[in-house]
Amino acid sequence: MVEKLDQIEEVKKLDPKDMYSAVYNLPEQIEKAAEVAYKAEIKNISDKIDKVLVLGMGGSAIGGDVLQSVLFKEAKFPVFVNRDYDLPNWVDERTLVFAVSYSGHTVETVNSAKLSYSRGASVVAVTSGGVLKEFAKEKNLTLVEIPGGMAPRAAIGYVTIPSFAILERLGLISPKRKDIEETVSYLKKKREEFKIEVPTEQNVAKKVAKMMFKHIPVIYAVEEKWKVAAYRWKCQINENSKYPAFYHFFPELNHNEIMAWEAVDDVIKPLTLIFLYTSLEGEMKIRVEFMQEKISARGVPIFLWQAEGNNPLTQFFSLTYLGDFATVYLAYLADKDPFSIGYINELKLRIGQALS
Ligand SMILES: O=P(O)(O)OC[C@H]1O[C@H](O)[C@H](O)[C@@H](O)[C@@H]1O
Repeated sequence: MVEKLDQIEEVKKLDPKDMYSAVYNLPEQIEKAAEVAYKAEIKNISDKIDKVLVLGMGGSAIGGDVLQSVLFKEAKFPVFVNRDYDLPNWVDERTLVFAVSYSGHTVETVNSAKLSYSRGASVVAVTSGGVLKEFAKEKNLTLVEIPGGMAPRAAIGYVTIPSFAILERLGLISPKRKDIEETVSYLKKKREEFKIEVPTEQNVAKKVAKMMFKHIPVIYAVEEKWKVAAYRWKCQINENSKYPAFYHFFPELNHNEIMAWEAVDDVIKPLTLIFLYTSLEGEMKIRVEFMQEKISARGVPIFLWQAEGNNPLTQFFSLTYLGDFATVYLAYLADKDPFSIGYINELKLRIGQALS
């Protein structure tokens, strides 16, 4: 029997806006993001920065989480992410703020960017246009203008890479060009394994999609630092595949969520579990093996995915690129368009109408 995902022409009809190509072309997107960000004119940034705040929502905010995780072992300053209309009280003239909105129209981000500016913070806008671009121009702010026309979640390279490049150019972090190049070559290699032309038998992305199909995926990151990768998987499953999904991270989940796996069979049965890890050593190895033993005894399908790469940026993308492909394939299996976001648009419309 021919696998549904191997009937390429048929399943791609479910993807008229071509989310698949956006995923496939991520390496080129990262190259372009770096080109734009290393060239952007730096303006009006204080030389007394002592903390960094990333403003954004959804797919754009995840870029902030990536910055925080990747700089975990490096930055001498705190990196925070804010997903709100409002700002924490500590934002001041020593704060470097990245206002990231792919479209430039997201109200929460635009509002908190304006508030940051009024507090005297140094604001860098990362956007393809919209109100945020206008604001940056009006106030003569540093603007990293990224190409538009994609779904923000597919623009993960555009919304992630600029903050690294700007921090490097300000002398606040070490050079990142080599890490970016390593990431690009990793992704170029992996897409040849995950692409739609590779049949299910040899294609781990299609196999993971099949494992998630008609199940509820739970994604565990084996380190708090990598919860961003588990969250990215969850959001991609939600938005691309129109599926529920949940995530958590070690070691915290061993202090609470572990108990949920003692639930009755009817509750456990629909679940499927994915572990994302960089290495398994010492106490963490015991924790993960314990969970695997208990959960597989309940009949839950389990999949483990290990990061590759010699730097944290490549590690992040190596943990999530598989998920980007697998969630598009899950959409095809579920007969959903991976691009469409019906309820999100309906809600935005309702809020707009209520406020007009
Ligand atoms: O990046 P922005 O244009 O600000 O959009 C932020 C978010 O808006 C919407 O809700 C989209 O569905 C999300 O995928 C997106 O990430």
